Amino acid sequence: MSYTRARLQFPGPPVKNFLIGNLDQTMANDVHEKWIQWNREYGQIFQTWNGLFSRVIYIGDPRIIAEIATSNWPKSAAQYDGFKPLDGDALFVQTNQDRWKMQSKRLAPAFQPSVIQSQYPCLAKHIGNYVKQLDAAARSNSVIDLSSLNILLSLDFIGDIAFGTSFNAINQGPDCRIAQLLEMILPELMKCGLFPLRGKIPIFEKTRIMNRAITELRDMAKDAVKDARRKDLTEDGNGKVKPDKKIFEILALQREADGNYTFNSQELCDNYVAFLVAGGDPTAHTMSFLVWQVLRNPAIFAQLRAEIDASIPYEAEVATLEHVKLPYLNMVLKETLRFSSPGFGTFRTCAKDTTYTEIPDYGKTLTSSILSDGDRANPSCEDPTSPSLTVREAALRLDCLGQGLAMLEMTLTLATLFRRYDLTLVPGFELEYMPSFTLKPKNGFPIRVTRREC
Ligand code: HEM
Repeated sequence: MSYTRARLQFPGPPVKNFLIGNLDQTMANDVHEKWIQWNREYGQIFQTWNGLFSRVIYIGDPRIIAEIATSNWPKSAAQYDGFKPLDGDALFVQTNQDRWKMQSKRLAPAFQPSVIQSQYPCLAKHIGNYVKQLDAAARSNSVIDLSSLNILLSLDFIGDIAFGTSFNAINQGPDCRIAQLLEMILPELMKCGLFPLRGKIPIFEKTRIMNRAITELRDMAKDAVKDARRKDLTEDGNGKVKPDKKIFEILALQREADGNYTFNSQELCDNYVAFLVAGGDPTAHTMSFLVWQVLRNPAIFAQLRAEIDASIPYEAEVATLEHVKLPYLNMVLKETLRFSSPGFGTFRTCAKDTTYTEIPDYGKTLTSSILSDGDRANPSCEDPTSPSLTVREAALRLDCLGQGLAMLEMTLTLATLFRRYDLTLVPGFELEYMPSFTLKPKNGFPIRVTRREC
């Protein structure tokens, strides 16, 4: 009876049969394209079934998303439990509201703007290495996979600040162990998030490979915690940590008023791993998506180039913090996040009955009245006086603790990339999007780079 009522509550794709619901479609690799297609077909709210008793209701309207995010609907245990083998009890997967609030408050000091800016020297070092790879590709006129390079850069940077470990990812390339581990973990982890029973009863070989990779990764995080605590660099031992420390140290050395460490080793390990997974890939993929979009939009590219060229001297190998006050690049980044965000959603529980009387049909009204074309990237829409800004900001506001850190890495890297090189797409290449925990380029991003003349 209640199943029949729930079936009729929202539209959605037909189920294959009552037992498997829509799992044949939601577990497939092209699920991201299906989500978009269902949004177009069924509107801003639709549902799919994980068998007979469990359903997922999808919400695409930015205004409702913003309301859910700002009123902190609890994270859905059914889904986040699927991520717990990797992230333990970290903020990212925290479904207990009180613990989420407490952790959020305690982690916040390590992500303040001043702390983020103080990570610059570490980031600049890794971007310098990134530039060396691109210079070598330019000299030999060879094609380089920008998607892989962006992933390796993000791993080096996040590894450094979240683990205090040099992954040496850019130098090792495909042999980088951490990149291999994430490849084994992330696609399978997403499936376990969408269908947690898959993780709980690991009958598939892929799930068992994931579990072994998780153990290896978590062991590395445990070592990072031990190292940070062993060194205990706090000068006076009273919990006052100098702002130029890396994020992992700030957290490891943070103390409460009674002198005890704020986080126990387990919590640190959980959060370090979560930073790596939540922070590395999405930052890398956003950069790749941006370059792909921009190179296919000459007018946007020209405006972006003009802004960057006016701000960064040709001789600068890596852009500095002073160089990257770049409002247009910022808009293009936000538009990329709206158009093709690697962090494509959040799972929340609707704990009490909630009514939305007016659900706009995004596909038909919002796109035409507010955005010029919701299906086409267009940063110029982000005119600060435009009403669209609030809607777009709303869509982006999904409670990301690392947003400032990601913006720092993306802005500096992209500004450096566009200032230093001409980039040419490989003829016939089309970037395809694939959901793999985050939305990523399915087939890499081969590109040719040439050192600019001035
Ligand atoms: C462009 C890059 C990034 C994107 C698109 C992104 C996207 C997101 C999204 C959509 C969420 C909400 C996920 C959910 O509720 O399930 C989230 C949460 C989170 N992100 Fe990011 N993220 C990015 C970069 C980073 C970085 C660099 C870090 C950290 C080092 C980070 C750390 C986190 C954490 C800890 C959470 C959980 C926050 C909470 O529950 O309060 N993210 N991110």
